[in-house]
Amino acid sequence: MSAVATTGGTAGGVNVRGLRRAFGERVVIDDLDVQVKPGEFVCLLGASGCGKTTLLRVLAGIDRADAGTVDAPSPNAVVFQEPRLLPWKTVLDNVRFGAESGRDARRRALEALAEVELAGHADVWPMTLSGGQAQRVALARALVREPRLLLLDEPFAALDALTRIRMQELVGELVRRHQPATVLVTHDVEEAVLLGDRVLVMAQGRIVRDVDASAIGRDAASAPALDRLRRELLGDLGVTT
Ligand SMILES: Nc1ncnc2c1ncn2[C@@H]1O[C@H](COP(=O)(O)OP(=O)(O)OP(=O)(O)O)[C@@H](O)[C@H]1O
Repeated sequence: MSAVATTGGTAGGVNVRGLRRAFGERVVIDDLDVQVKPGEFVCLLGASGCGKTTLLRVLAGIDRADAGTVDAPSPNAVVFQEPRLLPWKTVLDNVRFGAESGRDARRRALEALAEVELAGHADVWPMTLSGGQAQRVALARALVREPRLLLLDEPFAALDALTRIRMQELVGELVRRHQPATVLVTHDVEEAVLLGDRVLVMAQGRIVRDVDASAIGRDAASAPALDRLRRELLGDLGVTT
């Protein structure tokens, strides 16, 4: 078994080598390698239960590696499928909760709220928000940390179709502006192809496909190339079209 090393605070991107994570007899991640460059947006696809969330948790430092090396920049921020807001705190205080305390905390929280187009909602209670608004607050709470690594675990899965499209655009824009290394876990091939500079497929505890999608445009002329990629990825996931 190789030495386990989890380091934070590196200037670079994510560098994972030989990662192993098991729960009892069940080996979920087995000799997995993955790299994500600073500013790169990587989407991670894989069948349910293949270990995507486990990988994200290890990258976030919430879960440990049993073997291998995990080099991940800090600070990191995680956005989950549910917004996980504290109901007894206002929207602004929920966002501030993500930040280091300090004189600038309030100003930075207000800026983050403005970035997710919720500047007018600073003083309201989370229970008065729609699902999409609540998820934007969760995004603001992540942004206020100025993460060098942004980890998104199916953040749009619970949203209606229209809200989902708007959120995808917003996240794409925010990542382009702030340039964290970003890993988005999704079940949605369409979403992965739309947002990812790279699309990874995870199976049998490893990354079994690593596709560079950055050269493919998202305009009408690129539709055939995008469709080919979509079909290939669906094939990897065992879906025939
Ligand atoms: N803390 C834990 N204790 C025991 N087993 C766990 C634990 N966390 C995850 N597992 C198991 O590890 C496997 C991978 O889980 P994980 O949540 O990483 O998969 P996933 O690919 O994110 O799935 P989904 O797409 O359904 O969210 C599952 O079999 C799960 O039951």
